[in-house]
Amino acid sequence: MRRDATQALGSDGDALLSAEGANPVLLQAVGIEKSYGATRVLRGVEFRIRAGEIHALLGGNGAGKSTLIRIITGTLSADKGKVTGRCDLSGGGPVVAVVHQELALLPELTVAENIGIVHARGALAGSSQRRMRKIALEALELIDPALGAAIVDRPARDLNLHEGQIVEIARALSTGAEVLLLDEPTANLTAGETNKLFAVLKRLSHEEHIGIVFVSHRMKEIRELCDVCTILRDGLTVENAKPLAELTDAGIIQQMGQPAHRAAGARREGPTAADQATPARLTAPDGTEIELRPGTILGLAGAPAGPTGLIAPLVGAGRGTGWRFSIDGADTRFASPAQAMHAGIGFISGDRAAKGIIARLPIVDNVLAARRVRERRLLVHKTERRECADLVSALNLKAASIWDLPSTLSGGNQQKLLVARWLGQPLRMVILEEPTRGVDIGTKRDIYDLIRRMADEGAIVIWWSTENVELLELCDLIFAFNPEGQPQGFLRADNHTEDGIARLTGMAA
Ligand SMILES: Nc1ncnc2c1ncn2[C@@H]1O[C@H](COP(=O)(O)OP(=O)(O)OP(=O)(O)O)[C@@H](O)[C@H]1O
Repeated sequence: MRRDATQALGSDGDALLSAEGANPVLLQAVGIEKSYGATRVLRGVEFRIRAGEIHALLGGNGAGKSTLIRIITGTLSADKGKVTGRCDLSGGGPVVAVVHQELALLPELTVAENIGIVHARGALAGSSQRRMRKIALEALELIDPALGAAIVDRPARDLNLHEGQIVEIARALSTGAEVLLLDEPTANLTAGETNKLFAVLKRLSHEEHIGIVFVSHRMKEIRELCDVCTILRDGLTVENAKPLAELTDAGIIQQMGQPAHRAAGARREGPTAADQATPARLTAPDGTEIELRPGTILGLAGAPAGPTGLIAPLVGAGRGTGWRFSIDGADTRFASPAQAMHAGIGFISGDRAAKGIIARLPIVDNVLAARRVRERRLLVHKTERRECADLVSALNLKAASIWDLPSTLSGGNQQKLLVARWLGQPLRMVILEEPTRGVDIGTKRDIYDLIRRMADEGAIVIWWSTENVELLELCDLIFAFNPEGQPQGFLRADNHTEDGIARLTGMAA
């Protein structure tokens, strides 16, 4: 299955041959245009990917990256323009495969079946099973032979996220894909898993000459992994396959149309009235106590098992995790999310689909949901419409109308909507679960400012993030968990580095 870069010629002959010395072009999009009603989403985008290249596709929220990917993979048709590739895409050769953040594996099927099913002929008879297993092992061998042998017979539901992604990549390779599109693949990975994924991607590009398109808002990762970048801005290509070494971070951010870097808001100096208030107390299953004064930003570091055990009871979404807490000196338990909300606990999750967006209601109802629950109101008042429009513009949320459904928003703009929901609310505590997932660089800084503002107004902020740099930048304290979810205590001052967090959380490579 080994690939040879020189074989990657276009079906239209020399048209896709490379300039001298460069690897050949595997796929090219020219003059792509797409509109939804009056909204022009893509306005003549250019994009191309060469064999053996790791190519960052960059742009602010709503710039058009996902729309372009859907057109390239054929799930959406362009109004104008052309996508050409090594095979005739309309002829159906699956040369391009996408690996999404949300995995598309069938949990009850084995890894062999998940990979082999796309090749299966008829029912899953014994001979088919053997054939699927062989195909799966061959594909997994291209990535990580030891891991392949270990997981090939396991059901997909037993895999961790990194293993699941490897299976998706293997499935793509088994179909002959030569271009892999990865849409924010590291959003749910730990630092160690991210390192492993990057090693796989580098090997696939260097040794198998796969062309890899990497969509991310994490500058550090883009620099670490990618060779070139294309930047979209308002549906136009403003940098086309430019070597990353020729662009500074500030230059990239400027091309994306984002405001220049601002330092996080200054921390409060000296005691305030809030400091005299009774602190909230969180008690871990092992008896570890965390005391939090109003205005404190507590970071939670570690794989999901630990932080979610603390977050679920705090937001009224689960008990029995062994955590106990007291607010205002009294033991507190929430029977439902509504009860937590009435007690002044706000919750912003990066898992938009499962824990935030109300898909069937328009943007306006989504933004005002927390107020309605607190105030037991149902209808949209005239003043609310204005309030919603103000919140939307304060966060620079890109929406055609507040009456549209959230599904018409790009991923990052859906995330802003969840933040808007809590702005200006009297909050005692704000629980943040990866709140900047999928959010572009400029908006991340806006969200950081809002978090600091909520803390300065007296809210306790509890914030889980797998992006260690953001915890280091904003948190007063960082509490760590190991991969099994057991508390490891606070990070000491000398551990207040990315490496320190990675070591304590067992998430180092
Ligand atoms: N079905 C639709 N109806 C109306 N507008 C849409 C629809 N789908 C996408 N859009 C608009 O197209 C624009 C581009 O969206 P797209 O998802 O491609 O952006 P993106 O660059 O991937 O953003 P993000 O980084 O936030 O994921 C957005 O402003 C979005 O609101």
